[in-house]
Amino acid sequence: MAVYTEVAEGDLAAFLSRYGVGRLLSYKGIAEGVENSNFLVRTDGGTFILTLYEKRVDRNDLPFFIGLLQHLAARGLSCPLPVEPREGSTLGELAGRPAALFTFLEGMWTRRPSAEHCRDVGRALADLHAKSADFELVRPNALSVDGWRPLFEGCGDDADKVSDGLSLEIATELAELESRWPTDLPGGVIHADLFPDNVFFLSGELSGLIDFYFACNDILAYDLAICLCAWCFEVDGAFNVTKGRAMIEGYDAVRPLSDRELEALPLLARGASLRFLLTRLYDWIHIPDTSFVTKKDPREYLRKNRFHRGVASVADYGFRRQGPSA
Ligand SMILES: Nc1ncnc2c1ncn2[C@@H]1O[C@H](COP(=O)(O)OP(=O)(O)OP(=O)(O)O)[C@@H](O)[C@H]1O
Ligand SMILES: N[C@@H](CCO)C(=O)O
Repeated sequence: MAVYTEVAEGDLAAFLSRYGVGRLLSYKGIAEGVENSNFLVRTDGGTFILTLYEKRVDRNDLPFFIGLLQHLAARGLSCPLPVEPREGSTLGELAGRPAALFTFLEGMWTRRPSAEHCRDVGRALADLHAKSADFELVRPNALSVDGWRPLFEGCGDDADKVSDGLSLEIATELAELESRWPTDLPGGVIHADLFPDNVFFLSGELSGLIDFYFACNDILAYDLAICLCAWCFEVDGAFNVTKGRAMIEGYDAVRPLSDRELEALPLLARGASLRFLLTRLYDWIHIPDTSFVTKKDPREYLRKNRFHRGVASVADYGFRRQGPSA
């Protein structure tokens, strides 16, 4: 479980006294997530999420993350809103870690996404892109094309221990993506990790987005490519074109995709699948088996990458533009 840091009741009560949220009633660590320590906190003023930022998160990035959530929430996007203390900075310190308190979002993530869930996610992603267009802070994506080779090199010779021939397969794909990666597509703030566990649904409706700790500036359509990888494959590894179509249509209905973005989508999806293959591979090799963090299988993203390599156009994702294109 991901509670790296224990918090003493007295320290939490003192921390909460900076906010107008009433008396501490109870708190418990949340098992899900791997990056930070999260606690569910109940006070007589309501229910909140307390996040303690652990070492994988760069402290210099925290103003970007907190500012982005404030910016999006102010524009009506359903995401955790940092609670403002009565005085001082939104970002406090607790148990020796930077810490912030957030509003609690109702809902649950879905383990069995349907095409309608995918359509809703496409719409919500485009809404996020539209609403963050005037956000002023900038955070380059350290896990975009320039970041993949250092990750790969960090895996050394161990890739082939995970799967025979993996090292050569990644090297070939990486070289091709580095030479063909687009530089002229519309950019902006992307979520960069909008997987099913970061989207909540309540009574069948999308109720909120969480976990903005990979958010950064990058190609907008790359975020859609990440979602196609994360939402539209079945457990047997097959791509579901009904889900793919629904997701792209959902996105396009809110923020129309240009022909260039649509043409680039298969290449962007190759990059997205390689990104998650590499981060999972890196963790697979470097995180000890004795750690309480559950490591995710890199081979799932190798299979997804192979699928995207065989895609000729967005029609293979089920999408056909109806009427005039953007
Ligand atoms: N604002 C919120 N409202 C309700 N639940 C939340 C909220 N924020 C976080 N959670 C809960 O805490 C869990 C972990 O949060 P989150 O995914 O942000 O952690 P993380 O350590 O950054 O995770 P990851 O490994 O996915 O990057 C979520 O799965 C969810 O159950
Ligand atoms: N969504 C990532 C984990 C980081 O949140 C993955 O599935 O590899």
